[in-house]
Amino acid sequence: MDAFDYRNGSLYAEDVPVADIVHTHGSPCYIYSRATLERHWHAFDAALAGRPHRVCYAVKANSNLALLNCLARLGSGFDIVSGGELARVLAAGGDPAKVVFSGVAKTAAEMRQALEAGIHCFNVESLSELERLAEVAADVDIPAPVSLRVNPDVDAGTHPYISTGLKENKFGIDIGEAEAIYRDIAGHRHLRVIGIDCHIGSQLTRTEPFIDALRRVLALVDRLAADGIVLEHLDLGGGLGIRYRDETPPEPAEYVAPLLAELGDRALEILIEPGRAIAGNAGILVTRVEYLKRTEAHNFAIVDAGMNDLIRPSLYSAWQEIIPVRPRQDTESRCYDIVGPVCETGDFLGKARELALTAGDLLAVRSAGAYGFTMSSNYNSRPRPPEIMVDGDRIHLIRPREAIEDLYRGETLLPED
Ligand SMILES: Cc1ncc(COP(=O)(O)O)c(C=O)c1O
Ligand SMILES: N[C@@H](CCCC[NH3+])C(=O)O
Repeated sequence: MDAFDYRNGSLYAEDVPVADIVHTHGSPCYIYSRATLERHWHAFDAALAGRPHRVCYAVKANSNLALLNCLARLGSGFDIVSGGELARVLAAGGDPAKVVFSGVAKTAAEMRQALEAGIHCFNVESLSELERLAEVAADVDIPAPVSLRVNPDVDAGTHPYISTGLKENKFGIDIGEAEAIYRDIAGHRHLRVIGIDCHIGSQLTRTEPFIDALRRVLALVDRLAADGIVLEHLDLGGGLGIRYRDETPPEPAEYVAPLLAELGDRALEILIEPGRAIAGNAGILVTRVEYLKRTEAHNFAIVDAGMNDLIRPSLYSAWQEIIPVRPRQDTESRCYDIVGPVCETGDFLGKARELALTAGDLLAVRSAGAYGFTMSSNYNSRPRPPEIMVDGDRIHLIRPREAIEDLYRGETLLPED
């Protein structure tokens, strides 16, 4: 069941023709399917049913308040990486007690904000961060719940820019050093050790690296338990991949089952932090062909969305499917590079795509619900597109298109000489 499918030759988002949404809200625009988002969340929740667990959606994947609110209503927890993301979760009605705070560079102000909000725990990524957290906790007189994010030195087998669990990456505490740190901080006045965390990368399409990492983490958990340091939870991080093209990532249940088998009867609450697997295929980016341009080397379809709207193709050479909103039979198909308006040669959404196009046609870039809008920018002074959530036959504008004045809001001219 795909929420973005053709009916009578026209692309729909759930029960709404995509062309109708563009007619009202213009192009480019992001469109999300509420049913898909919720189905994906439930798939993770159901896979862990029967064990104490919490699905902590990774806010960075898509942080729109309406989307966070849909998940909060399902009882979701949240994985955040900044004070800004915490503020979003709270504004969306999320429960701070279900929030885990990851990230290598938490500031003292962010720590204070999170302690005062009453988050579930900090995923601490270095010894120096731990020292700062203890100081801030003492200062506000709130003991800080701590889970060490360990770096297990496992190759996630994904794009090097989104692999996080190798020794050479900046993330986490070397798993070989974690045991001594746990011993040092057990019984600390201002730190309350409650868990352990591990996130090895994003867009993983095989379960083996997850299992590899878990085995190393469990060996540490068992050694700590033997020393009387009993942890309450184990956070497996996020990272489960999705199908962009022909990848065959495991379904949430297939990903979770071998992990639960490794866990056996250890009495640990399981946390997971999926982002992409919940939001990625719940969204599309719709864009209009402005011009067709033929050069000696290429056929270009120049569209009205660029790398500032969706940077994944430019940043990671990521491949995302591009389909026509109304496929046409009246024009020959050609091999096009789909490029944006931004003044960068690297500004493309897709290369060498076989499409039958005419200027004015609408295209949909699939799998754009995660790391799409959240990574967008105003580069080239381009207002960011609106975000729309479809729910059955209802269309909700959940973020309007930015206005030109939004581009320089807060900027000032120098005083007259
Ligand atoms: C700590 C942490 N948790 C969760 C995620 C979510 O990852 P994904 O969107 O691949 O599930 C990320 C991003 O890779 C992350 O850095
Ligand atoms: N932004 C990346 C994923 C990074 C995950 C964040 N740790 C992507 O679009 O694939």
